[in-house]
Amino acid sequence: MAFDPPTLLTLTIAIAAAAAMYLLIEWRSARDSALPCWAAGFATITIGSSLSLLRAYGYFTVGIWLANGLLIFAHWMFLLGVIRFVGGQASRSWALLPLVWSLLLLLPEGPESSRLYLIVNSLLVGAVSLRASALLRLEPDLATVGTRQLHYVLMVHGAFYMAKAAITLLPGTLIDLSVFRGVIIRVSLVEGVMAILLIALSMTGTVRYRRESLIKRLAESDPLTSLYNRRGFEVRARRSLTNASADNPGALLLVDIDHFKLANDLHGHAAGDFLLVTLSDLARQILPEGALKTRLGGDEFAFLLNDTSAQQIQRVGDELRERFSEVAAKAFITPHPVTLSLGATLFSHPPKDLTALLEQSDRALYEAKRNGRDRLEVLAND
Ligand SMILES: Nc1nc2c(ncn2[C@@H]2O[C@H](COP(=O)(O)OP(=O)(O)OP(=O)(O)O)[C@@H](O)[C@H]2O)c(=O)[nH]1
Repeated sequence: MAFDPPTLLTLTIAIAAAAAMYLLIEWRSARDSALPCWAAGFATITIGSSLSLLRAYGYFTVGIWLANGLLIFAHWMFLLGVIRFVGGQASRSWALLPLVWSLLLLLPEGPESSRLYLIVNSLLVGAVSLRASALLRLEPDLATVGTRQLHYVLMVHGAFYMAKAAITLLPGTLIDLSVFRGVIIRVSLVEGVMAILLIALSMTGTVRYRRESLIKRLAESDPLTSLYNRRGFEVRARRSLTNASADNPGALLLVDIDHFKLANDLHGHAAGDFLLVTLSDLARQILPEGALKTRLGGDEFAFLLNDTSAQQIQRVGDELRERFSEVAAKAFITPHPVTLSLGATLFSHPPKDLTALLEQSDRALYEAKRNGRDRLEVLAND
């Protein structure tokens, strides 16, 4: 089966239209602001490729100038989508693209104009694609399989267009845009079909991976305090428990707000929420880096520390208690002071299991409550 230019263009039109529809449908559920830009890019390719077919009927301005201009615009929409995806700002210099392209209208018709059209078109598409690819070279903790795939696909696509510009510059290269003559134009049409397929697949993959990691993050975090919830705690705690040793002791600190119900009942639910957020903010400020911070539920929190000591636990616990009761006393008047009770377990080898460790810290916490609240009790797990 011969892949003549009209067949390849028709394939491009069909795939680009399907990609635009697919990305728009994805947008209805993912609501990622990159998706409408990418869908608009593919819709533009559909229109541009349809107009390209008109050059066979002698409509050169529409079939060549406008169609190739739309190809540049489509890639710019892809770039804009990438900018939105990574949360950046579009540079104003890209506004020069239509101006540069409009200047080509001054060229007389003929093979040399075809060459210049192709060179300018290739350089602009290549530059825009390479810029989008560069923006997707993300830090390892932000990159996903999807972003890496899109980064490489756009890089190869951009490099192809840059190479196309260089080859077109060589003397003797046959190019006639008016009838799609010349190896470069034909190879470019084949590359176009493959590129839009790969770009569309990587774009949907990129958004899907991000949505999945967002869902996972939401499932493992507490919406009020943004700390981990019990589920997130269980997943992460198991990993850090296995690292405990005599040289790297760990500690589990359970924290419960005293007379929390009083603050809630006397000053409303918002007052209770304020206390919960205050405690989580203090935990972020006071606990050492790398500590696992969790709201287990209600007014109970769990903090898991690595490479710690009895002295550090005492210091952290005292600072949490003092600063929390200071804020609570300033914020609300209650018949009994709203303070913190803390129960900690120190362990110098991996505990039997997480449940046993939680139960032990819970016993320490109970002791703190029984001994009058607003205090820390520590148990050693040896
Ligand atoms: N504001 C607010 N209240 C909550 C939330 N989740 C649970 N609670 C309330 O937390 C209270 C639990 O309080 P307890 O720990 O049983 O009572 P307490 O007064 O702290 O008792 P002690 O710990 O013995 O001092 C209940 O009134 C729940 O309604 C929440 O997300 N926001």
